Amino acid sequence: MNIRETTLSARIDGKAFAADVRTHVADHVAELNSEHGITPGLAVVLVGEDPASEVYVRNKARQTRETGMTGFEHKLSAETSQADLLALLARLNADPAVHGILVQLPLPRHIDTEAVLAAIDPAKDVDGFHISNVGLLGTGQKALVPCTPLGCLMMLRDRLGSLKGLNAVVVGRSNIVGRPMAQLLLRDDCTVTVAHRHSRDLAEICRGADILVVAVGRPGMIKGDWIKPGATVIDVGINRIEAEGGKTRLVGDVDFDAAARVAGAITPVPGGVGPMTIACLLSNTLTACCRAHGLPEPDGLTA
Ligand SMILES: Nc1nc(=O)c2c([nH]1)NC[C@@H]1CN(c3ccc(C(=O)N[C@@H](CCC(=O)O)C(=O)O)cc3)C=[N+]21
Repeated sequence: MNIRETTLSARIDGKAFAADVRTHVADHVAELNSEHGITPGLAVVLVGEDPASEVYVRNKARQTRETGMTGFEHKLSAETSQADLLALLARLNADPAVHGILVQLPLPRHIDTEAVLAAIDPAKDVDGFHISNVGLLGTGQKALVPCTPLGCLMMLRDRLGSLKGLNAVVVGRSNIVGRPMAQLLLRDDCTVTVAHRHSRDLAEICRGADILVVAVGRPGMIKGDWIKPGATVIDVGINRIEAEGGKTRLVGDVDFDAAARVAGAITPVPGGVGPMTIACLLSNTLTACCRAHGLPEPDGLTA
């Protein structure tokens, strides 16, 4: 097999995977609707006018409608007070048509992010950022799980079947990716190492990984010779860098071309973890809706 073929067979198509998840979600939504007259609803709250955030919010809203759910968009000015934001969250918490609430991060500096996340009803917390969901996940109980690590887990399970006994290395310890990812891998019986900016011998730690998940936000930081032959590599980084002709392009935290020659499987950027994150937001909304109504949850969409 030549290098090109090896590279292609190693590529995990997150875009196609996400489309499958959305189809599965849409089927279940249609069933909920016809059998119980219920339509899952997702409220997305955006504070301020960050252009990149607006693109994500627009994509989320479109995909929400495409899967048959109701999308509620709340765009607030960058000067919105914390009190006004909390008042909106109280209304959304009380609204029976809203099953999922997402407050786009980061928030403007004058707003206390922890207070805002704590104000979301944990049962509607489809980002899984409320400390109640964090605690449930950390103690192996039923929770709403953060979308990005959930998407990574789905792709790993699909690729590897059982993860039991595998050495998993998570690079990055953020609340939104690294930490919950480590919890999920532990729950699937991996031996988990969490590495971060102070870790010594990072290359050597990575070389021991059967599963390597990288979420640090540093373009191309993980080199090809840090990858164990045959390893499964999940690149969570989305970095916009300067390209030729004054343009920009997206790259991950892993040197993709070099790593793909060594890895058994690897997610590209774009087209890997990103699309799965949005698909999992929709599946979490469906999960929250089923739980709210005491109905069975769809298979394969939860951790
Ligand atoms: N409360 C909250 N929850 C989030 O989940 C959340 C957030 N805040 N704030 C911003 C980040 C970012 N995020 C992305 C989701 C999908 C893509 C995605 O689909 N990316 C495409 C490329 C898109 C492009 O071309 O720009 C890809 O990787 O293929 C990217 C980024 C969710 N976030």
